[in-house]
Amino acid sequence: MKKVFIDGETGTTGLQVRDRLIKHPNIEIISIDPEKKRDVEEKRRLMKEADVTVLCLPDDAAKDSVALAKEEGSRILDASSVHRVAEGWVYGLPELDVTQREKIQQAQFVSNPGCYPTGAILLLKPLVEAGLLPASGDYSVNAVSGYSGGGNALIDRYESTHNAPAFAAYGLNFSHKHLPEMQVWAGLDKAPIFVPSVGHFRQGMLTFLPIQLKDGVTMAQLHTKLAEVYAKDTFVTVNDLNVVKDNSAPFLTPHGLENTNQIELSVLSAPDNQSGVLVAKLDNLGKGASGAAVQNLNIMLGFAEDIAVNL
Ligand SMILES: NC(=O)C1=CN([C@@H]2O[C@H](COP(=O)(O)OP(=O)(O)OC[C@H]3O[C@@H](n4cnc5c(N)ncnc54)[C@H](OP(=O)(O)O)[C@@H]3O)[C@@H](O)[C@H]2O)C=CC1
Ligand SMILES: CC(=O)N[C@@H](CCC(=O)OP(=O)(O)O)C(=O)O
Repeated sequence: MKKVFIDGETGTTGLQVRDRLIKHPNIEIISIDPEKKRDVEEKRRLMKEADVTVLCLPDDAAKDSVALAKEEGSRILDASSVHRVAEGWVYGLPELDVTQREKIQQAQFVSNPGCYPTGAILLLKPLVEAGLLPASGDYSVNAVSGYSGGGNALIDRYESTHNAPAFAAYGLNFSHKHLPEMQVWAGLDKAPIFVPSVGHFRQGMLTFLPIQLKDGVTMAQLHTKLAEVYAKDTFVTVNDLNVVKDNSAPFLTPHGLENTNQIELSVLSAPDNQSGVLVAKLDNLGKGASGAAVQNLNIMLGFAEDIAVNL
């Protein structure tokens, strides 16, 4: 049995990691007394005992816990956004390329990806790497998330008050904390224009990348490349070209993957085959957070990566 300490076990991400790990046959959760959840010495004791500590904390609290882990030589999987492009950290997106799983397995410090970047990077990275899309391109990412993406504070706003809009765009100062990881891990020369939004539903996410092609490249070629790259990935599905796979088709909704660690990629082409949109659908709390965290834990601890990743 391996031991995992979830620092921030009662938060939105922490609870979902815990609910998954409860079903894990090879992992025992070691929990902190809720009265002592901010007690540094108690955290230190549990970090020492744990094989891996998962941080499901606000960014500042995550920095403090990492300082502690450095003193103790503990292994960390950080779900916060602090270390996603930081030196000495491995980016916890196993499907990033063929070397990533081994890096995750060997790392002391792994950073879980952000929910929006997971979709944008899986769409962009292989196409840029293959030269089908230019690294220097002007990209836009438009996305909608369930309100659980904003943690307990936004959940309270949507579930305890009437002061919550059905739909709201945000990040309109164009400095959202996910921009650096999108740029770095997708291999872009500059960050995309990113317009996230939140809707009146708890879980689910769509990430859209409008595309205008040049130099004779076609949307069909983009589709073929994505299908080839992710053919063997358990958690990534590439839908058939121009197919809107959704229970509400021809509407494309953020729904259908809730509580799973799956992500679906779609290539939707205009009739000219030169323009269209790339889309990623996922559960912001699944492959966008807690499912991904359990997948990474499995890799870090040498287990099959699909154990207990779904709720
Ligand atoms: N929600 C999402 O979709 C995603 C979230 N994340 C990341 O996961 C992290 C957690 O987010 P989320 O779960 O949404 O946030 P929540 O606000 O839902 O949960 C945060 C939890 O951390 C606890 N906490 C705060 N400070 C400390 C501390 N110093 N020591 C121990 N516990 C503490 C809070 O307790 P209390 O309530 O008492 O303050 C709360 O239980 C964030 O960094 C976020 O960026 C990543 C991907 C997706
Ligand atoms: C709807 C909503 O507020 N979403 C969050 C992102 C959630 C996520 O991916 O978490 P990280 O904080 O770990 O990056 C936001 O835009 O800040």
